[in-house]
Amino acid sequence: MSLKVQIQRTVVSEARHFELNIQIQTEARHIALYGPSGSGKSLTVQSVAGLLRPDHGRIQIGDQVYFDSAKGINLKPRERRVAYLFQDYGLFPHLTAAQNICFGLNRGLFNRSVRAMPAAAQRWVDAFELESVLSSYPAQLSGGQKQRCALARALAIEPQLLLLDEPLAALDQDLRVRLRAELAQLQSQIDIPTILITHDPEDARVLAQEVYRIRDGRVLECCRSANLEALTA
Ligand SMILES: Nc1ncnc2c1ncn2[C@@H]1O[C@H](COP(=O)(O)OP(=O)(O)OP(=O)(O)O)[C@@H](O)[C@H]1O
Repeated sequence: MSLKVQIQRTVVSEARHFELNIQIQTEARHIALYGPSGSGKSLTVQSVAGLLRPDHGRIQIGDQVYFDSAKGINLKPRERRVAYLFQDYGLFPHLTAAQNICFGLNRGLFNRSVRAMPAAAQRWVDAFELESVLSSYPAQLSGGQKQRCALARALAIEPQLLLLDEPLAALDQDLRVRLRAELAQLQSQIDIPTILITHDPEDARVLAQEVYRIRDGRVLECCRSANLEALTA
């Protein structure tokens, strides 16, 4: 992916004044934003997704400009075709797996008489072997099935970029190791560029090629994920 992010944003609350000033320029397919809580990782990906408007700067993916303050360009989130996978996967508990997966498509599966799943969703149902759980509700799914469902829903909109916001943080250690390996496997299957947010060096090592260490709203360092140990030492 060719990704250029050059953004500044000041966020002010009663207690704090936080300056985000992020510069990222990369050709790597999978990158990680790695840093402690409150360092500005989420504000960065929210800006890429179009959920937060930077005060100044430019965001470009490939040849598509998402945001350019100088030229007055600010694409809406939907126009950016960015999929966002959250920590808790954000599946709707009252919808079946099938309905969750189709949620972002114009033609959902809410009408029970509509049997056929749209091809853009079916592709991921097949790839992630979800056929047998389509009529189950999230509470009836395993951790891995929930992750695959959420990923299928994110990918059904045919995004050009996938944002993974601490996708493994809520899990206990055993499940985390298993789902990290599963996510790495899925990542190799889907061939879509990803930006991963994490505070876990192992996530960054396994799921990214290039790691941006973020601290106090800035990129402190960037390295190949294989060299992350040197960077964290
Ligand atoms: N809407 C907001 N209003 C005011 N301050 C905010 C707002 N959103 C975030 N902040 C502040 O900006 C800073 C960066 O937040 P951000 O959510 O990007 O951190 P993070 O690196 O993603 O942290 P975590 O790993 O805990 O999710 C924090 O100090 C936070 O308190």
